[in-house]
Amino acid sequence: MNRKQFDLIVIGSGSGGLGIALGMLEFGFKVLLVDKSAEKIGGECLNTGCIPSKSFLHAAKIVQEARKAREFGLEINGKTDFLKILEYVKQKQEVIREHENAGYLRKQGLHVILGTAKFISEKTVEVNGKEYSAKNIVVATGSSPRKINIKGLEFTDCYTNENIFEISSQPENFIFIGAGSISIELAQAFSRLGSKVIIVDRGERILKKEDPFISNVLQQKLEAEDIRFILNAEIEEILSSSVAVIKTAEGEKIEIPIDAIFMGLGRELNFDNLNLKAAGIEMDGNRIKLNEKLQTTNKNVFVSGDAAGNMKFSHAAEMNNMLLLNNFLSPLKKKLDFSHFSWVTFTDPEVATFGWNKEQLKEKGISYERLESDFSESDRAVTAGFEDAKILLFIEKKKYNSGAAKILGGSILAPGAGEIFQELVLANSAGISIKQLMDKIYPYPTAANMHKILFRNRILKDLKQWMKKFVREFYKF
Ligand SMILES: Cc1cc2nc3c(=O)[nH]c(=O)nc-3n(C[C@H](O)[C@H](O)[C@H](O)COP(=O)(O)OP(=O)(O)OC[C@H]3O[C@@H](n4cnc5c(N)ncnc54)[C@H](O)[C@@H]3O)c2cc1C
Ligand SMILES: NC(=O)c1ccc[n+]([C@@H]2O[C@H](COP(=O)([O-])OP(=O)(O)OC[C@H]3O[C@@H](n4cnc5c(N)ncnc54)[C@H](O)[C@@H]3O)[C@@H](O)[C@H]2O)c1
Repeated sequence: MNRKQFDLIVIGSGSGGLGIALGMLEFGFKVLLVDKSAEKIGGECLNTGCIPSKSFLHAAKIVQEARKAREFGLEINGKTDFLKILEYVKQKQEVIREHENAGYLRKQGLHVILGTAKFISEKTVEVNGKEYSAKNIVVATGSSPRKINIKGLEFTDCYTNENIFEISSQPENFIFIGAGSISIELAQAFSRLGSKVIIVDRGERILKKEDPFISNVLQQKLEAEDIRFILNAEIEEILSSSVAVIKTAEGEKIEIPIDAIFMGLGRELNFDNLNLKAAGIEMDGNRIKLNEKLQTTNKNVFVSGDAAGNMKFSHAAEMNNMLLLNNFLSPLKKKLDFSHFSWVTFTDPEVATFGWNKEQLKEKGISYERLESDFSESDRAVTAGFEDAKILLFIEKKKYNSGAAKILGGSILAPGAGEIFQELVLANSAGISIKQLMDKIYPYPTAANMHKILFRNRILKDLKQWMKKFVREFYKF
């Protein structure tokens, strides 16, 4: 058979695949990108993930902000047109699709084939009955929503992120199963647009990756917006088109109204039909066995994006791709390191988290101090009405010179937290001390100086009476 040869084959055109394919193309390599169909180009982020969800959330936030304007006497009547919001979502996807489609990518110089890829040997894949080989192959096949069987599911409309943006009308009573980032973001948006939302999770708190302090404050904020939580519970049965039964860990059964259900229950990695065995790629449970260079047990096959089974974010895929590109092209090989990783949950207020959390610090035996505050000392927060926002930071514990302490990790829960915390992410990864941040003058009044206020308060605590006395004497002298 006529087998085509490439420098690199990338399976999957989402955040994990596109980045490495285009990166290698920049250096003039012959790259083949494979995805199942034209509609799949851009992967989850463009088609069923970040882009539609963030557009949807944006629309819901505008509606909520408009409601707040009532405080200033603005009269708001009537309901939002749900279909117009879905249209907005589609428009935003189209903007990105202009540079994420097969035709455009081919014009850039990528070889794009639409079809399902499967390995037939160590360096060869088959797509649509044809064979393609390469020096290296990257598997970037992503993940899919985990679904569960529920008795009586046929009585109701069931959604995941894969079909939620195709919904034709807004459910009145909308049950979200799972209180991770997918559900929490979308549940708040649906609630703001008028659905009565109930979130059910078998865990004891929402957003489990966050510090309990942060998840509890966010939960209270969402409850204040009339979202109901049933935690330590699972859905037992859907009795009819209007009633579902939730069973708590204590065995209590609660009947709740239902018009539709959404499952945000975590992810399953997509390796079906890839025939990984044919390439000598070994599994570790449901994951591909990988070393710290994202290399499989076949030294010419690498994994990027969700399929790597680590952090499942578009920017984690970017991080994977930077590592792969470096290791393909440089003799100085790098290893994967999530020590300074960060993410943002785009609720309103947003939750932005970076670095190490309490458990990781304890595990590593690093002595730390926990600093925590609201934003009441930030004039920006006062003027814009978010004094109740929160900042939580872990800094190195220093016996004598607390100014030299480095920032180890933390979270901000505030409007725009994803923008506000960027400086902390840099300080964390570049090893900048709190003294260096305190030396910076922040334009007034910006909320990004909240950590400076927190550090100042902390350093003032070290100032003993004798030190103050000494300074007073010095001043007089
Ligand atoms: C609702 C939602 C909101 C999100 N919001 C954010 C956010 O705000 N920020 C963030 O960083 N992350 C967010 N994420 C996560 C982010 O979308 C994913 O981490 C990211 O898209 C994963 O990219 P990927 O390339 O690994 O996988 P995917 O984007 O899923 O791409 C995999 C591609 O591989 C193709 N494929 C699979 N098998 C084969 C095969 N055998 N042959 C050919 N092609 C194949 C698929 O068709 C698919 O196009 C969100 C996710 C969801 C669900
Ligand atoms: N803003 C962002 O960056 C963003 C947004 C959305 C998604 N994501 C990515 O997508 C990933 C997946 O998100 P997710 O929300 O699906 O998963 P998740 O793992 O974060 O949350 C799943 C939740 O479902 C609960 N659960 C599981 N089975 C259950 C059951 N049978 N009954 C009740 N509850 C059950 C779990 O306790 C957990 O709280 C995230 O970890 C994140 O990496 C990122």
